[in-house]
Amino acid sequence: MATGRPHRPATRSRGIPEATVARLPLYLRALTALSERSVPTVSSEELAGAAGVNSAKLRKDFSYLGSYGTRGVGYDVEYLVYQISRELGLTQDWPVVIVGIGNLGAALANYGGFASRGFRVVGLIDADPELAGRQVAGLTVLHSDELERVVEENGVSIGVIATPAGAAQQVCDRLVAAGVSSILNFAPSVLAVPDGVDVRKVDLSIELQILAFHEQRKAGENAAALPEPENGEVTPVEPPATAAVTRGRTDREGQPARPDGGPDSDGGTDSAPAVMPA
Ligand SMILES: NC(=O)c1ccc[n+]([C@@H]2O[C@H](COP(=O)([O-])OP(=O)(O)OC[C@H]3O[C@@H](n4cnc5c(N)ncnc54)[C@H](O)[C@@H]3O)[C@@H](O)[C@H]2O)c1
Repeated sequence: MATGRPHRPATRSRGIPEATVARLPLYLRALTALSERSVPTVSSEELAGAAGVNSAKLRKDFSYLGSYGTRGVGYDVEYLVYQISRELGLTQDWPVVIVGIGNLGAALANYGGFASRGFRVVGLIDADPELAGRQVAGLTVLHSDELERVVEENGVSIGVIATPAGAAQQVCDRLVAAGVSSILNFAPSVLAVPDGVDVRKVDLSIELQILAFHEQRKAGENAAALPEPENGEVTPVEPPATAAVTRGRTDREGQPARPDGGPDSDGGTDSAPAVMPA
């Protein structure tokens, strides 16, 4: 994302907590919307509301960036966009390859939100020879044999895996051997990677399980609020169908659903990014 300010290296050495890092994209999304409306400043309360985060937590998060806002004025929107972008490493372009161009991989390739955030898809790779040569999102799908070449020629450090679970580890190993050091894994499998390689996992079924948890709780609260029948009998409340998630997991790797909703290690319940550490 070009912000027109000089690039300084990200300052991970300041030790920003992972939970804060996980919220930075939420702030950035809200700030970008304000910036697009040419809003010059924003209060912590307004921004917290727009990002779906509690405002005390937001102020603490921004203190890690060295950003304290101005009393009575708030935060400078453009400068915060720049600061967060810099912290997230978005002031530079990141070439990305997507491996597995089926339903999901093709949808990801077609998602315009990557490019606008500095993630340029430079390669679409699939093992199916029938797919090789097809155009998806303006790119030609390449056969898996080309994976190493594409990674090396484009200096790719981020790989997205959208293959079936059974192929994910092998794809991951090849990406890593070719030089990729960050993997976004959509396949329902746990990936083993060497030190220095980061893996993030996206699992929408876990997000649904968290929603099911809240639905179940809401149903329980509503039932508790019902007036008792006059004869004093209490009508048993059937759990909603979604309660089945507590008995059987659809997530093959057995990651439990987290009612806290995400990678927030400080106990927050706000915004649950659909992405988690592997
Ligand atoms: N995380 C989520 O929320 C989420 C949501 C939907 C799907 N998924 C997962 O994403 C993956 C893809 O789902 P889909 O619906 O797109 O499946 P799909 O069958 O439509 O596509 C998979 C593609 O991977 C290719 N492929 C298989 N082995 C490969 C290999 N070794 N190298 C390169 N390409 C290979 C296949 O040829 C196919 O084109 C599955 O693992 C699915 O479970 C995850």
